[in-house]
This record gives sequence, structure tokens and C-alpha cells, in this order.
Amino acid sequence: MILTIDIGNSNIDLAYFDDNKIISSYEFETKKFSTSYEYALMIEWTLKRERLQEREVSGVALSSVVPSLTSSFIEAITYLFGNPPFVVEPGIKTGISIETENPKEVGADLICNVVAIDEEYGECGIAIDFGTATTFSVIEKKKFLGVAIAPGVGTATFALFEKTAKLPQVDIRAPETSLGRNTISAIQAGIVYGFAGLVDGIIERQIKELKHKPVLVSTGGWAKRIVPHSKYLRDKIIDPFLTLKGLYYLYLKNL
Ligand SMILES: Nc1ncnc2c1ncn2[C@@H]1O[C@H](COP(=O)(O)OP(=O)(O)O)[C@@H](O)[C@H]1O
Ligand SMILES: CC(C)(COP(=O)(O)O)[C@@H](O)C(=O)NCCC(=O)O
Ligand SMILES: [K+]
Repeated sequence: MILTIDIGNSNIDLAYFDDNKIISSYEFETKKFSTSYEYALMIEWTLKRERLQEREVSGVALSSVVPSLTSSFIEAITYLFGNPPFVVEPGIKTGISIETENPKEVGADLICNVVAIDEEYGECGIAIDFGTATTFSVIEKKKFLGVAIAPGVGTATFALFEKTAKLPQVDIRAPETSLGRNTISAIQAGIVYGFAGLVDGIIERQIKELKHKPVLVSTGGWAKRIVPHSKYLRDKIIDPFLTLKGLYYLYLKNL
């Protein structure tokens, strides 16, 4: 059994892989100030749910974009399993060449996303990750060509609520019309149809800069709220496990 852990800025996602398949997954809110013992407790709870002993987990793989948690999780994993995890970090084998100016600064989750696309979907693709940020990572023939980073759906909505006196927090779902006739549906229209337009605008530009037709794969917690309203994504794949799968493939490449 291999345990993969993806630490994002909103959620920590875990998945157990057996024989190259995800047999179970868990999602916890990213609590940025817990101790390594509390993170160990969280992992241990999932082991209990799986009726697994620590010794039945032959490896742990970690992707993190929250530096303060990375070291705590390495401590927690070493404490629980007796060995440190494989960590996505500069210097590991990825099988792709990162063509950005400073490859070391590219988020581990973005690398996982494009590796998963390369392994499972095609040699030219765009991974659209609707997380705390909305990211568009592009891979073509084993080259990570670049990424576009926009605010996340929840992040933008929260900022709108925080920065305005009279706009409330709203449930992010598509309203009937873009002609909002009350404050709630007006904000919903702006967020859902606004992000659908943002997504289409960026994908359109990236497609124009590619030599081959990219496969479009969405992931991230907000995907299912936005994808149906995007002309480029509405009938395309949403793979909630894209990042964890990429992490698993990276683990295998570094055995
Ligand atoms: N299963 C889900 N169903 C609905 N909303 C979700 C789900 N998972 C996450 N979300 C929402 O999507 C947001 C982004 O989640 P996620 O993609 O895990 O972010 P990150 O990868 O940045 O940690 C979360 O803040 C949460 O509100
Ligand atoms: C852009 C991100 C914050 C997205 O993370 P998430 O939304 O999953 O929390 C993360 O990929 C990151 O911290 N990247 C580093 C900057 C870069 O990739 O250029
Ligand atoms: K993510």
C-alpha cells in the first residue's frame, strides 16, 4: 500500500494506492498551526479507517505547497512509519523538463498535475486546478511549458465579501441568469460566469501557443461548480485525483 498526501492551501488530500489503483481517499481542512503530532493523529485515523497497520504501508509520498506544513508532515510520517516520505522537491526524477525560468519555484502540485496528464491522458495537455488558486499548467511532449495562476473561486469570493461593506458571503452556484435581480444572484453570476469566462479566456490563449491540440483535464474543489459553464471545459474530464495520481507516479519514478 502507498499513501500519497497532497498539502494544498485549503485542503490536505490523502489517497491510498494498492496495485496502481486508488482504494480510498480522505480530505482534511489545511490547519496551518497544528503540531506534527496532530498531523500524525490525522494520518493515524485514516489508517484505522482502512484497518491498516503502519507496517502495511510500504511507502509515503508527499506534495506540499505550504512550506510550514512540509516539515511537520515529514516529522509526523517519520514518527508513524519509521521512515521519511518521498517529497516532491527540486532534484527528484520527474521524467519531464521544466522549461520555466526558475524550475525550483514551480508548485509541487503543478508538477504532479502535469505528470498525471502525461501518464494518463496525453502528451499535450492543460491541467486546470480549481483550488485556493486557479492554475493552468501546460505540458507538451514531456516539457512543462508554463503556467497561468489566477485567484481561486473561493479566494476571490471571500475577498469580495471582505473588501465590501454590503456584499455578503454567498453559496457559489450558478444563478438562472447573468442579469442578477438581487444581491446574492448578482454575486453568483459574477463569480460563476466570471470564472467560466476567465477559464475560457486563458485556455484560448494557451491553445494558440501550443503546436498540438491539448487534452483538457480539470481538478480541484471548485471544478464541478465552474466546469459546466465553460465552453472549453463543459464536456471535458474532471479528475478529482489528478494531483494525487501525479504524486504516485513521481513516487514510482524515484523508487
Ligand atoms: N469535495 C468538495 N466539494 C465541494 N467543494 C469542495 C470540495 N473539496 C474542496 N472544495 C472547495 O474547494 C476549495 C478548494 O479546495 P482544494 O482544491 O482542495 O484547494 P487546495 O488544493 O488549494 O487546497 C475548498 O476551499 C473548498 O471550499
Ligand atoms: C499556485 C499555488 C498556490 C496553487 O496551490 P493550491 O491552490 O493548490 O493551494 C501553488 O501551486 C504554489 O504555491 N505555486 C508556487 C508558485 C508557482 O508555481 O509559480
Ligand atoms: K491543489
